Amino acid sequence: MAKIVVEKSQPLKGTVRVSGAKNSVLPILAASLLATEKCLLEDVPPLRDVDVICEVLATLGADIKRLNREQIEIRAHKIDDFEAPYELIRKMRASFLVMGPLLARMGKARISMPGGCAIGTRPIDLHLKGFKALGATITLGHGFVEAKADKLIGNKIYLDFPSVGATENIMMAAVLAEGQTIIENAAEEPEITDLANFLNKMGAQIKGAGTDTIKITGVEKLTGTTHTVIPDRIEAGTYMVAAAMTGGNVLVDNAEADHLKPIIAKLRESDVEIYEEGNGLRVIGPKRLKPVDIKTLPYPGFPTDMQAQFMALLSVAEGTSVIIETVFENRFMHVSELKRMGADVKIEGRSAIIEGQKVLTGAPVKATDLRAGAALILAGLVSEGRTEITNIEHIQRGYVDVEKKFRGLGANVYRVEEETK
Ligand SMILES: CC(=O)N[C@H]1[C@@H](OP(=O)(O)OP(=O)(O)OC[C@H]2O[C@@H](n3ccc(=O)[nH]c3=O)[C@H](O)[C@@H]2O)O[C@H](CO)[C@@H](O)[C@@H]1O
Ligand SMILES: C=C(OP(=O)(O)O)C(=O)O
Repeated sequence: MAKIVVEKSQPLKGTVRVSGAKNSVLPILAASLLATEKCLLEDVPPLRDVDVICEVLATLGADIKRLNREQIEIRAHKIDDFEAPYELIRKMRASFLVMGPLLARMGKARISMPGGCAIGTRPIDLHLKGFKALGATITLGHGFVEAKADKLIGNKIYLDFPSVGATENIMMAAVLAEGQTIIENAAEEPEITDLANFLNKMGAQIKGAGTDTIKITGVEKLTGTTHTVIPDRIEAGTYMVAAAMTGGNVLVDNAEADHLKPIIAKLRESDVEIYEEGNGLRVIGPKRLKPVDIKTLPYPGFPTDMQAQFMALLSVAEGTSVIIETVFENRFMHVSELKRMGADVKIEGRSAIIEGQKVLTGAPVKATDLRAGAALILAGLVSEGRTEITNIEHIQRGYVDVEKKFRGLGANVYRVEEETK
């Protein structure tokens, strides 16, 4: 089992290039099932999650060709299956996003129910509510969700919560439905806009993506296209926090300032200097960070996917900060690991109270989920001694070449294979 070892690092310096967004490419790959012609995707992050969704597409009959490390060609002319098994869904929840496209293209889909995970139960009721509103019959049983519809018909769908996955899944089902679908209280994340842009290039008629009301006029069929995935705002945010925590001076290249507004605002409040430079952001950390209060919210609010990384940062700020997590009910798994490194964090319900420390100390710790793992690397950069992180498969789900990118900035971050006893 591999580990990531982090040693106290000098202030980070240099340039790091942000890869394509994991949370964009996954729905976009699912959407390529709707195309009757070849799709070419560029700036695809070479991540484990991408491999998993490609495996799902291949199981369904799509032909996947990797042209190089960051380009994938998908041919979904002939889809001959409509079932995604548990073995694949359990590897990655986002595989459930093939349900909308399958329902639209095949009139049926049978997908294993995604289970809960470390950050929460993560139900799929809003996805199913949307499919039902479009005329699908839903049956649950034996751990599977089955959806069937002779014909999908556009409808008005109000989401009780602006769920990212539900907005994407419903949008993908509605593009081939008869008539107009309106999604109200839709998620507004940049990844929704990226998916809508991809679908529109294929011939879909989607308006309003990026706002809380999305209007989709169904079309007969979608063709192929070429699309470049947007930069990963969470990967960008993670390196920005690393620069800030180490008092560094880093150019985070291929970062979209517009997508990073809440992160930029909170870093500036914490005394970090940030300037737009070329296609990226220059981040200059202060001698000591100021404490800030954070509440996670759907976009354009502060992203829950940056909560753990900011907790690492606030653990070394000068004073007391409060983080309120409103999106997931159980996303504080990193707290006990950060405490092992000397952080002072108290949890009260959905709030975490963080007393910033002058020094953290390296320790053996475990990545409980993707962003928790990133937070431990960040804490390790400013901790005395050595931090050894296990369960790094979580980190590899979402960060391309993480050790190499950190080392490129002068950080002491290594991947080591654990000796077998
Ligand atoms: C692959 C991907 O893009 N993952 C992102 C996506 O996950 P995902 O799409 O799963 O997140 P959602 O926006 O759907 O979930 C947000 C909240 O809504 C709840 N909910 C969701 C669906 C549903 O049918 N019923 C329901 O109650 C969830 O349990 C959660 O509490 O958005 C999250 C919120 O920004 C991010 O943390 C994830 O990184
Ligand atoms: C929670 C995340 O991803 P997923 O929805 O794929 O679990 C994440 O990217 O932080």
